[in-house]
Amino acid sequence: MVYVTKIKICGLKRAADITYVNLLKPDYIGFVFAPSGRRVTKEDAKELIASLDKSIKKVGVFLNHSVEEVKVIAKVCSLDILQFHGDEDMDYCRQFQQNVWKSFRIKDANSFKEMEDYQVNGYLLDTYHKTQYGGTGEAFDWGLSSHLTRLNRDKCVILAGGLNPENVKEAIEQIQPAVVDVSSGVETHGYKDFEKMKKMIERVRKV
Ligand SMILES: O=C(O)c1ccccc1NCC(=O)[C@H](O)[C@H](O)COP(=O)(O)O
Repeated sequence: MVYVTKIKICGLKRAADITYVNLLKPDYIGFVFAPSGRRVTKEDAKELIASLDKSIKKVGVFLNHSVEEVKVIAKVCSLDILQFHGDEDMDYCRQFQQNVWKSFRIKDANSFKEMEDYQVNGYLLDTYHKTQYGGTGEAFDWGLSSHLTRLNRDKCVILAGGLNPENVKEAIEQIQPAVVDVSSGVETHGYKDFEKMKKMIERVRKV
């Protein structure tokens, strides 16, 4: 089976991370502006982006920010895609020029229903966690994707949550997402790991 799954590596924060992605060329990278150990300021992100390969698309990760705040960060950092991880509703999502990916935290079959209220460019499925809104390093039950197929056949799905080089092939075969999104699974001691990122990208592109 041939898939054309794209890959996003999220949570870049060091100059070394930019050097790595410039060599490995994932399709997307993410900067986290939400509260997190991976959080960067707009000034940090702007500086990192200055040396980023132009072929790589820049995603900003937000969590219940004000519309104005998102607009300022998107402009300063020339973001291509805005990824919303909180309680942002459709009225909020339609206020931006950039493409929007909305995150849905998957817990059970009912978790997919919320997707019907949105018309966005991407539907990001991430793992439900009591206290964390993303970057958990935990996968949800991919068996639940049968509900996704039934309800949302034509949507652009971004699969996130606990992906790593060892499980990504199975995840792609089971869910066939447009994009896979990884953070914890390509880190060692909280920092992006070149070898893990390389392995991840090789696995995704060889499925
Ligand atoms: O990465 C974070 O720390 C984070 C914090 C708050 C909201 C979103 C966050 N990350 C969003 C992402 O796009 C991650 O790549 C995605 O949640 C997957 O993370 P992981 O399970 O660690 O691969």
